[in-house]
Amino acid sequence: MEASQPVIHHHPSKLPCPGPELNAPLQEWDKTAFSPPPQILPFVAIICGSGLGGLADLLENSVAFPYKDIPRFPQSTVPGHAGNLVFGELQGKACVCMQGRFHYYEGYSIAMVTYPVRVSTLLGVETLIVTNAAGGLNPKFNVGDIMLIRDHINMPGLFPCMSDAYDADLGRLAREVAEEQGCSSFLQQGVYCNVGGPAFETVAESKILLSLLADAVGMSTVPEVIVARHHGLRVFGLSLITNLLDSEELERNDEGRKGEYCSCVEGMMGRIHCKQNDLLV
Ligand SMILES: O=P(O)(O)O[C@H]1O[C@H](CO)[C@@H](O)[C@H]1O
Ligand SMILES: Nc1nc2[nH]cnc2c(=O)[nH]1
Repeated sequence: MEASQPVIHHHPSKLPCPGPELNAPLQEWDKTAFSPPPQILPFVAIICGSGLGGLADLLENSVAFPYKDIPRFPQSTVPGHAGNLVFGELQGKACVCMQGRFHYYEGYSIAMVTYPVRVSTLLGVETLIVTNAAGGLNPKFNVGDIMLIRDHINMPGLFPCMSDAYDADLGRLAREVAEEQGCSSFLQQGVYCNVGGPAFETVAESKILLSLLADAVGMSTVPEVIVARHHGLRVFGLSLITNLLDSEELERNDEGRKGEYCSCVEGMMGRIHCKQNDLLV
């Protein structure tokens, strides 16, 4: 190895622990105050982005817990985030779906934004699927495209090592599923940039982000991914491009291809197996 090459750590379990403030809420988690249905042991958690919570309606044998009934859980304040933790089965696979996520711009600390990810690890989750609504920066993108998140840019900071945050096998699987479902023509792949929000970018800001090689921009996802990787979860992410940032006039379409996005996640669930078994590819 050349002296100038960075040292890359590949084992999340060996990465440094987050600060005590990040651990605090989890230590307070009262396991007796909230019990998921015993017959559903989720090994996948899905975080639904803005307007994308309809996915939870596809779960079978589902049981929903409003966030307001879960002790110490943050509350959803943003439109398009219903605020339910839904347990159920998708394609026969046990999962837990967050119908609503938390954002830093809502006033939550990053510890609280990522709290549900760490709670999900207590429930036995080993794979995290993150989804979001994002603005397209890449000039080849169209509104309604679905972007497979290949990497991210996290403006606020970096830790632990994120060189392999998004699971390559799950990415391959997603492309196969998209091909089978006739979605390849609008499946993009790219880098998601997390900004603080809540305002969308100015034209000048969009140009800066594009020059940093970001393909899409949003106000979420990355903190959840960092915490999930810190816990050793596999991560897979999709962005639904709801608008483009290539002109001063913002054209927004939140409906986009929600149906296709749900089918892609469903298709993925059909092919993901828990750790004892290998991925079916
Ligand atoms: O990232 P999700 O939760 O999908 O939400 C996205 O949509 C909201 C903007 O409409 C922002 O919060 C942005 O981050
Ligand atoms: N920051 C940001 N978040 C978004 N979420 C959906 N679209 C956008 C966007 O254009 N910019």
